[in-house]
Parts: sequence; C-alpha cells; structure tokens
Amino acid sequence: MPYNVKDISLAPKGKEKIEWVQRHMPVLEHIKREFEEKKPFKGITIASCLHLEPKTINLGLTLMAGGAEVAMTGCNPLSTQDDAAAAGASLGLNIYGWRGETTQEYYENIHRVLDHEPDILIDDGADMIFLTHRERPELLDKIKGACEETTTGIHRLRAMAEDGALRFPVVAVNDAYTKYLFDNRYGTGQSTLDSIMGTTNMLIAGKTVVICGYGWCGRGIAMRAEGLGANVIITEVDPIRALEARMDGFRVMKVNEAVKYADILITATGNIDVVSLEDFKKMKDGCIMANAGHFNVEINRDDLLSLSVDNRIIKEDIEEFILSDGRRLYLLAEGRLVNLASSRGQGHPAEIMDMSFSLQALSAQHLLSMDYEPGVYKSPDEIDLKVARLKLESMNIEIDELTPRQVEYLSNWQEGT
Ligand SMILES: NC(=O)c1ccc[n+]([C@@H]2O[C@H](COP(=O)([O-])OP(=O)(O)OC[C@H]3O[C@@H](n4cnc5c(N)ncnc54)[C@H](O)[C@@H]3O)[C@@H](O)[C@H]2O)c1
Ligand SMILES: N[C@@H](CCSC[C@H]1O[C@@H](n2cnc3c(=O)[nH]cnc32)[C@H](O)[C@@H]1O)C(=O)O
Repeated sequence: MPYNVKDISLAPKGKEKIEWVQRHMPVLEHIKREFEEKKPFKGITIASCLHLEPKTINLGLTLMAGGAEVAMTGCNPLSTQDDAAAAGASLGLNIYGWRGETTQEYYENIHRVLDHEPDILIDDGADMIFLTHRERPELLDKIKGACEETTTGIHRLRAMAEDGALRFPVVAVNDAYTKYLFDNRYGTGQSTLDSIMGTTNMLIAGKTVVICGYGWCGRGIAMRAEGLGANVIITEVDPIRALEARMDGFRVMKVNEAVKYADILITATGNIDVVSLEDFKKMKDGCIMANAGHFNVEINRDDLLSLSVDNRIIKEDIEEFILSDGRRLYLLAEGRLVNLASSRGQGHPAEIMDMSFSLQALSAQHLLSMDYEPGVYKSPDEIDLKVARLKLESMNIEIDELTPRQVEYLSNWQEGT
C-alpha cells in the first residue's frame, strides 16, 4: 500500500488508540459488519480529506471492510495524529499526511489521494472538492459524488452549485439531525473546552468567556463553559440567534464591547475577521483567544501582529503577543480549530463521531445507488433515522411507538375538542 506518514514505527501506539475508540463507536461497528457481509464498495475507490486521527481511521477501516480501496489525507495541516496515521497505513489504508504540514505539503497530499482516481470523495471543508474542480478536471467524469462533513463546506458548495460550477452531486452530511445536533453542539462543546483546558492548564470557573457565534457550535461551547462556572457573553450578527442567547441566560453584546471583559474568547462562526484590529485595541490584558469554527481566518492574526512589538511561542500551542502599551494577548493553536489543531486536542468524543461517521459511511453507499444531477442534497431521512435507532439501541434505550389510534388522530384535521 502506498503511504506517506511521519513515522510508520508509531503504528502500535496508533492501533491501541484505534481499538479504544472502536469500543465507543458501536453504530459504525454495526455498519462495518453489514459492509463486511454485503461488500457494497467492491471495485470502488474512496478518497477522504478528514482530520486524520483514530476515529477517522476507523471510518476508513469500515469503508475498506465494505470492499473499497481507501485513500486518506487530513483536512487541516495541524490536526493529524501521526501514530493513528501510521496505524492506518499498516492496516492497509493509503494514508498521506502528518502533523505540521506546510500549506504546500497539505495540498500535495490531497493530490496524492486524488492520484488514486476516486469514485467517491469524503471531504471536510470542501478543499478536496475545490482542488479537484480547479486542478484535476480529468477526474471529474469518473467521480460519482461526494459527502461533505461540515457547515462551512456546505455553504461553500451551495455557492458553487448556484454558480453552476459544481460538477457532481454532494450529500450534505452536516445537515442530518444526527450530525449537527450532536457533533456541532455536544462534540464541539466538550472538545473545545477540553482542549483549551489541556493546552493552558487554566481554570474556567469565574472567568468571563466570550463566544462569537451562537449557532450549533457556539451554543454547545456556551453550555459547557457555563457548566464549568464561566460567565458567558455571546456576540452574534443574527437577531434571532442573539435573542435566543439572551433568553438562554447569556449576556449579548457587540464583539468590540465584549473584548473588554473577555478572559477567554472563542470564535465559532465560520466567518472571516470576526475578531480584528479594533477589537485587539480594546482587548483585556491577558486574554486567551481560540478558534473552534473554520480554518484560521476567524481571528485575524496579521492584525494582531501589526499591533505587537514582540511575539513568541511561550508554551506548546500558545503564542504570546506583546502590544506596544504592554498588554499581552495569547492565541492558541495558530488560530486553527483548537479542539483538533492543538496537540492536546483530541477532537470530538468517539461516541459523537460514531454518529457523524456512520452517516458518512451510509451516505457514501447511498451515492452509489443514486443518479443525482450535480447539486447539494440532504442526507436521506432513512439514514438519519437508522443512525438514531442504532445509537439508542447501543445505549439500551427503548422508546414508544405510535398506536394506530394515535396515527389516525395525528393525521385527522376534523377531530376537535
Ligand atoms: N470545531 C469543530 O470541531 C467544528 C464542528 C462542527 C462545525 N465546525 C465549524 O464551526 C463553524 C460554525 O458551525 P455551526 O454549525 O455552529 O454554524 P451555524 O451556521 O449554526 O452558526 C454560525 C453562527 O455564527 C454567526 N456569525 C456569523 N458571522 C458572525 C460574526 N461576524 N460575529 C458573530 N457571529 C457571527 C451566525 O449568525 C450563526 O448564528 C463552521 O465553520 C463549521 O464548519 C467546527
Ligand atoms: N477542515 C476545516 C473545516 C472545519 S472541521 C469541522 C469538522 O470536524 C469534524 N470533527 C470534529 N472532531 C473530529 C474528530 O475527532 N475526528 C474527525 N473529525 C472531527 C466535525 O465533524 C466538524 O464538522 C478546518 O480544519 O478548519
């Protein structure tokens, strides 16, 4: 199997991590057994651009169990766990990626994965889909379709489809209920706080935590920060979400005001320049900033640099900026996704990625059976329900069923008081 990983001798340590997460991914393990029996991907090549870590390797093994040839790279230059990547390569996956890639190496590794001439792409953030359209158009005719993992990737792909530029169908995995309600909310909530605490070794209780964006990720982070005793302030641009944040009990204000109080500031918007020059000018001394949203554009590091007289890595994944007035500000993990890009970040818990990656596996299978026009499609409800049912089953939770009388009542508009 061709591969290019940091150090293949790390494989035994990576295998231990993979075996551990497998115990906590019962839905994906169930699907793996189904795939082993039916081999839905016989003769099919699947390329993925997802955070390369143990749960993702387990998705790769699941697709391989279904008969696929699998080629994988990372979707973020800092999020690869080298031991898991080595283990994946030793188990028969074609893996290209390591932690700390340069931008050039990041794109070269996507090219290596595309060299396998995939039938299906699984992407997170849509970099691989864009690169295929821009630089590998010879592959477009063979590609049956793609699955996209995250909110921002789907926004970008919808824009591409509206411009008539998208050449194959894409399943918006993020938009399934068993994805965003759990992964974006509980997953990001827990893993973001876990990584900030692990990276800084600081207390959350009593701190003022400003969260920019009250979408699914923002509300998960707010919920967990509040639970740890923080005083939470929300910034938003959407009046409905701002109102919701207020009625959930949080203070809401403009970012330029909120920065005056922030001990910790976390972005989760998917937008650019959410915190920039004028905000750094007013920011409280000692503020720790982290991004849990998209790429490294939410917190404008160039603006921060332009105000600084000095900057240095003061501790692993913590960059200190000393401003001309003596204030010190701190940026975690280069402003990239703190829950994955910081070396202390382990990503979402296995139980969460169990659902997200089961959706990916079933959506990839679904693409093979469909003849969609190019465009962005919701993951079918049957897949969402199957994942929810299997998850409940794995938790030994039984729920009620509608009786025939209840079905009739719910569909009858004539019954009154
Ligand atoms: N860290 C992770 O593991 C992880 C997990 C899932 C999603 N994501 C990413 O996190 C981002 C948010 O995802 P989501 O599902 O919560 O999206 P969402 O659309 O539900 O929420 C984003 C929110 O940000 C707000 N917003 C936009 N610009 C803003 C600005 N300048 N200031 C304040 N608020 C602003 C929007 O109004 C919206 O309410 C996306 O980029 C997504 O891809 C990260
Ligand atoms: N590739 C971009 C896009 C954001 S990644 C956000 C996605 O990461 C996914 N994610 C979160 N934790 C994990 C994990 O532990 N393993 C694999 N994917 C994860 C999650 O499903 C979410 O939709 C970037 O790196 O900035």
